[in-house]
Amino acid sequence: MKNVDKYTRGYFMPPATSLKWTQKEYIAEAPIWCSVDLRDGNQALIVPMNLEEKLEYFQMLVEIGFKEIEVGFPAASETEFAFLRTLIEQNLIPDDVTIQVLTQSREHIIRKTFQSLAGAKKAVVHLYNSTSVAQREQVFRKSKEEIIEIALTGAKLLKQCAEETEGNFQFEYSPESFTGTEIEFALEICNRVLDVWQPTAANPVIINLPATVQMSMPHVYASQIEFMSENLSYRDGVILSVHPHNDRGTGVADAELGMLAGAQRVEGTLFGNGERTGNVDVVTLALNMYSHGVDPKLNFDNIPGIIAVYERLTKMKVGERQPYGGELVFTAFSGSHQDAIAKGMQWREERAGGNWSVPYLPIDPKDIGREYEGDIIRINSQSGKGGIGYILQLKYGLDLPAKMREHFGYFVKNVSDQQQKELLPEEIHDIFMKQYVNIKTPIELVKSRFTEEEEQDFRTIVTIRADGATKEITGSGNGRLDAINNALQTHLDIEYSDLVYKEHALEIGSKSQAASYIGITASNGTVYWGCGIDADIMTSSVKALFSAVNQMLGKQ
Ligand SMILES: CC(=O)SCCNC(=O)CCNC(=O)[C@H](O)C(C)(C)COP(=O)(O)OP(=O)(O)OC[C@H]1O[C@@H](n2cnc3c(N)ncnc32)[C@H](O)[C@@H]1OP(=O)(O)O
Ligand SMILES: CC(C)C(=O)C(=O)O
Ligand SMILES: [Mg+2]
Repeated sequence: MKNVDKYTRGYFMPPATSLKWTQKEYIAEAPIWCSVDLRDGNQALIVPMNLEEKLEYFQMLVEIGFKEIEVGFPAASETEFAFLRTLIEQNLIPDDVTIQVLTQSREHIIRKTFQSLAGAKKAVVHLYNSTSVAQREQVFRKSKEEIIEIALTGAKLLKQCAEETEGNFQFEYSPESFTGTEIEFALEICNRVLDVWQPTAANPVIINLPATVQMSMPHVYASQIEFMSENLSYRDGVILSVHPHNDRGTGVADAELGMLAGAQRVEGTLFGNGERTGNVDVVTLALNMYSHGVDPKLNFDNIPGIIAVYERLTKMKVGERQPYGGELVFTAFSGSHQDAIAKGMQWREERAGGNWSVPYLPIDPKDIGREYEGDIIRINSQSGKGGIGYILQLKYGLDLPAKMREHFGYFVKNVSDQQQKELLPEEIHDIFMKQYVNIKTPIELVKSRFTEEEEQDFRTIVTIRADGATKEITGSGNGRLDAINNALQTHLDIEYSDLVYKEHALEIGSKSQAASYIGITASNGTVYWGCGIDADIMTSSVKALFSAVNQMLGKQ
């Protein structure tokens, strides 16, 4: 890239950290979650949500289980203000949910924010100002001390307004653009704000350290969080919060490592909506935890339902590859993945559960409202017998012999390859029915009768139709199928051997029917397969044999 010299690393590594977070393996406990969908998410939409849409979204967040929800920036617009007033006046905030509002450190904005909160039982008031080198120099053109002054003026005014307003208010401070701020300066400004608020363990405040713009790899952010966690004053009175964005695509890593490094709270949005590349995706964070056996304390057991509401209200799309939520994230098209999934599911069924360990599926899709059928295995030219057989079995109850699965698998993938398209389960079933089941040409089974002359000495009279003429053929053998085999081979003057046979009751769809599968090997080694489906199990076997023989006759 020709302009690489234009860039340099703009973040600040802490002078010394204990790096204790590197010794921690996983997140053992859910953090305090704060949804910022209705503020950071909303401010990034092409058309921000209207009042009704915000109310419906709020309701969804409550149902998911968020106990802290940043509902907006009430001084930003009439809609934002009206939304807050509606929540308060219509008593729509459950007692166990705390709303949060954002304000710049400017007097008229802070005062308007408190006006919007009149009558609220409790709320978090979130104050921010920018602290990075770039913002100080280019946007504010102020010295460090002057930037601290902005924060302190706001912090004092929050305290004063809270005293003047009825209600229970908690404070939050964000050194916005934290990731581009010298770490010692970030610490200093936070500690100066804390000196104003004088938090205690009983009355804690939130210090939120945003990756407003991601500037480093996640281990650097984690080291910054750890440095702040270890050096903040009033640490017992501070709830340390992270607020990662996703510019470098590592929002989730920032939040996870940030938690290992001491963060107790995470601000993020559903599916990562938010400024530019978005905020950290809370769905991914929560379900990552879930996949480790840790209860995330958020309920995502109906992801499709949540996506439908999210897409309708935000007009955003959840991408097909979005972790957990995306349409294709539990889907295998490729043969070896399908084979492993089908076998893993079978293994699980045989053992009646246990810890989830099905290959290629980090969690059970059913746990979040996804279906096995149509969701985990889809068929195209990359697919194999395992997946194709799995679909026939799962959706239609057809449990083919292994070798027949292979034969059918190649047949189906060729169809997909030639047509250059995915094949739906109905199309696969159609192909199977047309190709193998109850085949009647060139010879049609009209009926078959058996007598058992002696033990293991069966006679059969089979009525067949060929070329429009009906006739009877006879044969004998040590079983019914053997008798018919002999009748067919003698009458048609064909030879085959190595009969593969399998049968089972059909438990899906046409119940009280049986399916039989037969494979016959011609003298040149070619194997022909047939399937018979009938209410009578013997008739299903005879039909399977006729289907296989017809395949053979058709290919001669
Ligand atoms: C990283 C984040 O997501 S931060 C949140 C960002 N969200 C939003 O901005 C959405 C809502 N905002 C708005 O609707 C508007 O910006 C308002 C109503 C808050 C303010 O509007 P306005 O006063 O018209 O304009 P604007 O936001 O551009 O104000 C810029 C001024 O505020 C100052 N300013 C910006 N942020 C802050 C802050 N946090 N604290 C103190 N001053 C600030 C700027 O330096 C600038 O000062 P200047 O007038 O001396 O040049
Ligand atoms: C207001 C702050 C917390 C913010 O949204 C950010 O820095 O990204
Ligand atoms: Mg943000």
